[in-house]
Amino acid sequence: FDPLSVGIAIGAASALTGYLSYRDLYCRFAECCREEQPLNASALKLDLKEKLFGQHLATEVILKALSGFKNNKNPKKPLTLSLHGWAGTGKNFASQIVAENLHPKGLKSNFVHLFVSTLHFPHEQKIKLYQEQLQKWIRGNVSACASSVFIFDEMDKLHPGIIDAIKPFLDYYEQVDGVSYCRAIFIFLSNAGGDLITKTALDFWRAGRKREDIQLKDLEPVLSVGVFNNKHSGLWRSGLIDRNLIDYFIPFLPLEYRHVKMCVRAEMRARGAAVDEDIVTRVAEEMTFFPKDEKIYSDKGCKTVQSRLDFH
Ligand SMILES: Nc1ncnc2c1ncn2[C@@H]1O[C@H](COP(=O)(O)OP(=O)(O)OP(=O)(O)O)[C@@H](O)[C@H]1O
Repeated sequence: FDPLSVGIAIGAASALTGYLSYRDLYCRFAECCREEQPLNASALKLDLKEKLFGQHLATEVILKALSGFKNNKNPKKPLTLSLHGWAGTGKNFASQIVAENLHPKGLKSNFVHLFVSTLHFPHEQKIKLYQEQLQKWIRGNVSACASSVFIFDEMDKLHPGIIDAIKPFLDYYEQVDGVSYCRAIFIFLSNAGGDLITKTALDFWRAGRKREDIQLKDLEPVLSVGVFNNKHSGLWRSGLIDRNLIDYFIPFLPLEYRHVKMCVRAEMRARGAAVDEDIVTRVAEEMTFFPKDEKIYSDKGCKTVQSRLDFH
């Protein structure tokens, strides 16, 4: 065979197999938005179970919410998740796992967008401008990729007016100005409600009950009311709650000493080092725990584990 005829044969074959194989080839080199791509629920489950420590409720709800949403061929609204809990309990980390399971490049994907209140919306007097920019940004990105993911961190520091600007996108509309938002995913992260979650966890602990026995029904009602009435939740009277636009409130429990140790081990493995139990114990013991008498929960969760490990 001469090279020319081989070339023609490949060309003809790809023309016959059609557009898909060209697209597949293209998507090997460039990032593609695969709107209809089903979620690999077992991969997500494995990721959450292996990497996210001490969060049985969050794992369960995230899994249920995403599988249900991605299996629905015709969602009537975008998926909205509101993640709540104490600092360093894994809200950003869980969102990152979710993002990676939806778009392999995760937070680096062109289809995943992270907004941090204090960074992107710092000035109260510029709310009108932020509202317009945000609407434009979301509209543009959802037009380019319907399954875009938007993560709003530090919701408790966000001016409520900003979230009002995106309310129409989160509602049950088939289209808004010719764009459908029904396949998009919005994730809100906040410390609001962290005290209520901790109180419930502590009540269980004091009653001698297992942490794993805490159920969503023990937390969800307190949380949605607590967040709604909390001026600093970012969702305060935003209408998202009373119009039922938040699909799931996801509680993150405060982390215990044993979870901090798990974080230290994970971090050591991630650095390619062998796990040294002496160092694990030393790092965990450097963290501070509350309440004052019982000292059960780490006040920074696993947040400072990485930097503390640098000193050992
Ligand atoms: N439950 C957890 N399981 C495993 N690792 C965790 C967990 N919580 C926190 N970590 C580790 O600690 C780091 C910081 O946590 P993360 O940023 O997710 O906390 P957060 O809940 O978003 O805190 P904040 O409310 O202060 O933003 C993560 O990158 C991760 O390495």
